[in-house]
Amino acid sequence: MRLKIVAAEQVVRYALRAGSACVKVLARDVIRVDRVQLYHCTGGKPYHTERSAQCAAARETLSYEFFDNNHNIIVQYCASLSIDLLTHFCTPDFSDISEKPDKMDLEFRNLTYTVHSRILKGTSRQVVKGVNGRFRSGQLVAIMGPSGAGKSSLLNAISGYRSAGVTGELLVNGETRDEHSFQRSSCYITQEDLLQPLLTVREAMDVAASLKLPRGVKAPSEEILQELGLLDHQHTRTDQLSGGQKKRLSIALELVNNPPVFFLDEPTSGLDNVTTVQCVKLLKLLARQGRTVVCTIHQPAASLFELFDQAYIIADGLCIYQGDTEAMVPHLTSLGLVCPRHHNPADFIIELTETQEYIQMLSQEILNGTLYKSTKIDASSEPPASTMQLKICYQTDDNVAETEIVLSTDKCTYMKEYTAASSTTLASKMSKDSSVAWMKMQKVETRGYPTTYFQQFAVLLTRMLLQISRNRQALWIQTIHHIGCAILVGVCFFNMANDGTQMFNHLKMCVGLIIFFAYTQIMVPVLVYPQEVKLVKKEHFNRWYNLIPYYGALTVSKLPVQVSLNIIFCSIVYFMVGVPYAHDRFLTFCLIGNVVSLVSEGVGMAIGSVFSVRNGCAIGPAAIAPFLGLAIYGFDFAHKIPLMMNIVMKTSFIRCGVVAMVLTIFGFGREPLECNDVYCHFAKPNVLLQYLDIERSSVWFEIFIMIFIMVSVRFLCFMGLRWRFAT
Ligand SMILES: Nc1ncnc2c1ncn2[C@@H]1O[C@H](COP(=O)(O)OP(=O)(O)OP(=O)(O)O)[C@@H](O)[C@H]1O
Repeated sequence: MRLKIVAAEQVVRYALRAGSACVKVLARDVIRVDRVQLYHCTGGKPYHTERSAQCAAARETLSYEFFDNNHNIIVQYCASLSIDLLTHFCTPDFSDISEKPDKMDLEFRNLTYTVHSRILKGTSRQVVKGVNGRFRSGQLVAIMGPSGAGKSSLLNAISGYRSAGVTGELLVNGETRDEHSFQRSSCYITQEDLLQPLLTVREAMDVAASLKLPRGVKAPSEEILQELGLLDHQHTRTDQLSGGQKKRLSIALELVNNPPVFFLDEPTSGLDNVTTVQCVKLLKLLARQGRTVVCTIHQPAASLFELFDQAYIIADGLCIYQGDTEAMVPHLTSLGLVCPRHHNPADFIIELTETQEYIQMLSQEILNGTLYKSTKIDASSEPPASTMQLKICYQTDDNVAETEIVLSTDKCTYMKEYTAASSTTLASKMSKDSSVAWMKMQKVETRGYPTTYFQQFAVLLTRMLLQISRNRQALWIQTIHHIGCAILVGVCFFNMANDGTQMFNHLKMCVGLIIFFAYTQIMVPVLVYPQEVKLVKKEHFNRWYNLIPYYGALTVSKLPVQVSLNIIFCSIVYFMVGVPYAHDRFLTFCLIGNVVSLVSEGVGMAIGSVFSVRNGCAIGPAAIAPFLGLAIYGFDFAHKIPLMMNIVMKTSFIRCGVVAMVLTIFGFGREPLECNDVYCHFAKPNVLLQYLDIERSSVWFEIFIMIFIMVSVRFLCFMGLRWRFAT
């Protein structure tokens, strides 16, 4: 029974930290509650007349209201308490965990972040300068400062989102943190709402749950959506949500595996005032449920500023204030910097940062974040005299237990707004087994992923195929593009493939076909992939999946559409230009088209994975140009091309494609071409091959080289992604 007492204490401690003295007791194993008494801490005089539990019918949720001596209700609402704690409390086999409250207090010491100039080589700048600080669980922390002060840089450094250029000590619960397990326990929500397009809210939640939770653990997706006000929109597509809804969905997706630490970069940017307040209240609720919630925010309104528990102000890379939000004005006043009445304290301190001397002075006063200015009662410290004592006496199957809990009522009314708004909890709605498993999730200290690589591959592949199939517009455009271009090529070279007088047209056609495959496939990833990389970076950082299964799924998912369209294109061209039909020739013709298309897509993805759309647009065509130059070089003096140049030309997959295409059309035991002239020098296919000096080449060798190039560029793309995600 000791477990239940511990849990009850936790529940009340939680309520206390939430600023509320109300207690909701979930006590499934309790048969009846005998007494609930509230005492003044000093003197032990009963504060409230004894109140027996009205809900003696034990297995219900019990809730209490506390009255003062005049029978005025001093606590009207029962709080929506920590999901974690309630789950512990109503789950006896969770004893090992309930003894150790789940909290992640973050600390950083002498943290610096240095950026290196890309233009002036060798020059670097410290944007975060040896700052210190601590963020406690259950607290909503605002990192504030003027524009360019280093807020995002600091958040990125603390969260681990950026590691290059970061030095200093990062601790969790007083111990140096292991980055892998920390990433498993934390999540980072970017300023930009990066959501998978073409999925509904519910589908996005299901995908997140399949990736982030191990088999057998059911995510409380419906409850999370309800809690975040998204249940009514669960069948709406993510790209059709409003800004505030997108933000809430970003949070909901990360809540799926219940991480104890949330980092958010400017979660209120782009939101109107009402939505901003809703968003911050939601974050506060998350913090009240025992999480550490840290976000950067631009100058908030006074009413919004008050909602934060802790302010961490940074200016010019230095910490100029760290502490409770309401302790900030008294602290500044004590330094002779009096905030005018009715002036927004958040504006006031930002205005102070316009003067360099103030920055230096304030930073020295707070020892660059080493000190913490506080006004609140610490729930874990000795209770001051003004606090009260609560006694709950209850009976279980085999025992009578009593627990005494110290609590403070000083913030009761302040929190009503939040607690009343969410009187239901996720845990209370979940089945016992799944809630136990779900809660255990975050306790598992693991460096790995909750799912196997194969599961990740399967889930990601399903998601990608679903998205491709829903992107009807893109499918139509690609289909029309392939069929249209095929007909155009077919009309230009109609029935020429069997004409012995058209040698140059044969060559032009082969070059044209290969260029079609190359350009079509290279530009799409260059334009589309950079945006996807940002989204993948966020999901990968939040440890949804490993890069290997993602990359595998990405490669495989594109094949069905790409291969089908290439085959349609090849079929139309093949028959319109009049190449004599033979099974092996036709299949090889289609194979070459597909291989060139896959190599080009790999080149496009390698560019898109590293460069922005703007740079990629310049680099994409520029990257193809040398391959193209090498492809058409020397057709009319093939025998005179030096050996070295021939070797260099082999690096051009376009050249390999053209050679393979010529060998396919004019090889495979091709009969002599028709000749409607007096003399057709190239009527015999072998003469053309000899003229081009490729009669000894093999189609399969050319295809092998192209496959080698394809594997190389795809490996480069993979390394590019790894590099992007590691910096
Ligand atoms: N990768 C980088 N390369 C060069 N300079 C950088 C880099 N990242 C940040 N900086 C510089 O560091 C400073 C702080 O940037 P940061 O984005 O952290 O500021 P911020 O306080 O979040 O600003 P804002 O509120 O305007 O978003 C800025 O001057 C910025 O130009």
